[in-house]
Amino acid sequence: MEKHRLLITLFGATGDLAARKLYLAIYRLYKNNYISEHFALIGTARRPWTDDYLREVVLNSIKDEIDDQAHAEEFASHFYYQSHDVNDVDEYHNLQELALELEEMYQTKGNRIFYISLSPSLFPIITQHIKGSGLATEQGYNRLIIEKPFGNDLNSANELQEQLQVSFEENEIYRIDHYLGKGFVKSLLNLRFSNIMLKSIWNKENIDHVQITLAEEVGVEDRGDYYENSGVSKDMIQNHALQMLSLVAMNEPKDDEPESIRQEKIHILKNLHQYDSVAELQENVVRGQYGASESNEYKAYRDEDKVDAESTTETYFAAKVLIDLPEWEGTPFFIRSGKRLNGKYTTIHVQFKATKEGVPGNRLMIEINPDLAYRLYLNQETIGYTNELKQIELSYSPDEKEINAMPADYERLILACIQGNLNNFNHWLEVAHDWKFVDNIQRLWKEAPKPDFPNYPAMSSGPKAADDLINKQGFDWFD
Ligand SMILES: NC(=O)C1=CN([C@@H]2O[C@H](COP(=O)(O)OP(=O)(O)OC[C@H]3O[C@@H](n4cnc5c(N)ncnc54)[C@H](OP(=O)(O)O)[C@@H]3O)[C@@H](O)[C@H]2O)C=CC1
Ligand SMILES: O=C1O[C@H](COP(=O)(O)O)[C@@H](O)[C@H](O)[C@H]1O
Repeated sequence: MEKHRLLITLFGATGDLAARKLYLAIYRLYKNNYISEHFALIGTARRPWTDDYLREVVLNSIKDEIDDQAHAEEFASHFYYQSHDVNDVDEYHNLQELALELEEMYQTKGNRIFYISLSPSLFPIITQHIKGSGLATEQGYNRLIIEKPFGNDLNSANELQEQLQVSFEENEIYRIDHYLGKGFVKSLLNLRFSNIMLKSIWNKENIDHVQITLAEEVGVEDRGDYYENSGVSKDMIQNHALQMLSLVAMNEPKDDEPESIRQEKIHILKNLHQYDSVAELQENVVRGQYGASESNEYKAYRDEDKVDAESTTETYFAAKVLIDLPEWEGTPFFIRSGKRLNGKYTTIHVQFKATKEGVPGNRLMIEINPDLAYRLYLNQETIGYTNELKQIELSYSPDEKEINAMPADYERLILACIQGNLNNFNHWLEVAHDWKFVDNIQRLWKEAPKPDFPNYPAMSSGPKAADDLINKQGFDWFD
């Protein structure tokens, strides 16, 4: 197995994401020998931490997965901390000094990954100084990982992109969408294109409609201030849901190169049908906001911390999406996502057409989260003295051993970046088209009458209007 040589500089090392996900992901890569003696990480943020304190935090983050304490401590010894306000130009020179020292010590060959895990408003200042201060390497590679959200609308995303591209080439920028690191999202293309049975019928002639659901039980937790300016349409639809839709709808790429895959995804996202009036929007899009649960155990969104008592931010979104391309003419893609729903599940259902009246069409269900499974629903003659049909299910779920061996989303994506594989990261144009779709909805919502919120109780299946949206097309939500 190739052991990679690299130095990671993590901006936002004292933050929530680092503690909850990033240290663990990097530890797993260390445990699995992708990185070892030729690896070091500089953690940076304003807090006056020390190397030892950061190492303690790292050990605490990985504690549930340690099976060899000495090995875990050896891992933590590769972590260094430098207090640094990203607005302070001089500090970047100190970072560069430490980077050179560590490069020498760990023989990392000048390969540098800059992971920016802090507020997006600080992305441009950091990238500008990385290049301006000489922190970018001239020997190995420079790769930039940036977290979502990439802007708050198309304008701000454009501005951010312009600032980033002054310092980094498009093929050096790894825009994270952690859903693209989830096992059964990542494997969607292989499922579709390595099975002739699926590949040959995956088209408008045979697919009746598609349902993509990203349901969450959690509320906004302590992120009320962020969520008020985001809502589910920007938090989950603009990125995760549209990315999944593009993977379901895209044509087969000519090869496995990131450029080819991205080109096909862009082709779909660019052609998402844009609702052109409030009436069309209301016909096809439902927004919702949770009220208190029926038992009053869970509070209403408007009573959450840092949320306006009159807030009109949507915590639920469902839409019928069409793709204005001949290859998908007339095939609806239903997408929905919401907080404080009655379960946590991420699923894709592909409903095939019926072969004749009275016989249900076949259906493929892909369970992505929390369980992983493929379920294929077929028609089979009931055994006995009859030729009546019943629906049967053929299913596959990875076993416990496979699940345990499966990399977690961040682990998979950080490894892909280390390997220089851009396949599961978003190209700028994907992000731009995602925003165009969401911006148009936001614009029309502003013209529409004020929503009558709250319109679904916490821990329920969502607003009734979302059922009506799909029922009037002659379908039901499957989950
Ligand atoms: N947390 C999560 O689950 C998810 C987070 N994200 C994204 O990841 C990124 C980080 O999120 P999260 O970890 O939750 O955020 P936090 O608010 O927990 O952390 C922010 C980090 O930024 C540092 N920071 C803030 N200002 C400065 C500054 N001027 N100079 C140097 N460091 C600074 C803070 O450290 P200090 O105060 O010590 O300076 C802290 O380490 C965001 O883009 C977020 O949208 C994406 C998906 C999920
Ligand atoms: O990006 C985000 O995703 C999480 C849901 O991620 P999952 O992996 O737990 O499904 C969501 O809670 C959060 O609001 C959003 O920012």
